[in-house]
Amino acid sequence: MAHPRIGVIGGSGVYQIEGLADAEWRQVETPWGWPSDEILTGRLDGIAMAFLPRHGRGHVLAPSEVPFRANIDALKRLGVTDVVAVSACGSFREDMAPGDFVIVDQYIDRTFARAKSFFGSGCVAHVSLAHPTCARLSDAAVQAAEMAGVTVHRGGTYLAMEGPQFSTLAESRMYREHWGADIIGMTGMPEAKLAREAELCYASVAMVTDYDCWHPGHDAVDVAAVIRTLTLNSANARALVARLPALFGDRPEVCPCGCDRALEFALMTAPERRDPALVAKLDAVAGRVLGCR
Ligand SMILES: CSC[C@H]1O[C@H](OP(=O)(O)O)[C@H](O)[C@@H]1O
Ligand SMILES: Nc1ncnc2[nH]cnc12
Repeated sequence: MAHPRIGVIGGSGVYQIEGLADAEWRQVETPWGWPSDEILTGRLDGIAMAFLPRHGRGHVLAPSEVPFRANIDALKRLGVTDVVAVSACGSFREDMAPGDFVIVDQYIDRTFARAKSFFGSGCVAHVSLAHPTCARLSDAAVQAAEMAGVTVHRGGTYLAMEGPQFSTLAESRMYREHWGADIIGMTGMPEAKLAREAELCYASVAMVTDYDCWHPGHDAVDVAAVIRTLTLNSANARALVARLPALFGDRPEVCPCGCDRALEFALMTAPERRDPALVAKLDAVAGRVLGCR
């Protein structure tokens, strides 16, 4: 089968995609361990795609347990260049209502118990995260959402919290009133950071399920409320994904945003001081600049 170019990461409520021709669940081992689950590959409208459920089928992994590095490495290893990540989220804005989709363009990272980089001792690198998502891919996601008949907001700041508990009222108010966050979830980081390090184009489709706990007219979020909205949202998410292949027919050779060259000037460690073991682990993620592929 052709290498899948489009990779979809499914979040809460999105554990598979439908209508794939030649669908096959494949085990992909990586130097960073196993991904969250097997990866579903197949063709949608003739375009090769890969799908990975972030929490595993049946939602077995908590946000802090998601093997983010293995997930990104595995998608890259399969040949994916464009990652569309789907997530449930709470909203800090009246006008970003449950059922709406937000195409994220900024993050505030409050996570603290996760591996956040492929690089480190023996191979240090610093990529830019000024614009953490791919504008080209995000435009396509907006278009796909509009075609699917979903109310979609282009741009939004996603606060990534560690979880698994939801926020306190004081936190929710602080994020909303003082930090300028628009939405909140538990998985957007370090996923977006790692996609950038792996030179993947990354777009985040956040599906609003609740108003967290700040809204005087709504009950504080609980899983029952999230699931109620997700039941509707996940059908919309699948409708959005179904539109992606048609929009991706003509991916330019080079990403105009530069996502596919993020490591060009990022490596700091002198070639003779690099740790061969780490360099070997980076074969899929950074082989282009490390000369191991
Ligand atoms: C089920 S509510 C909390 C849970 O849902 C979101 O998951 P994902 O981002 O993978 O869709 C949120 O981040 C939490 O992990
Ligand atoms: N309010 C919320 N906080 C964190 N993660 C969420 N996922 C869905 N709703 C959420």
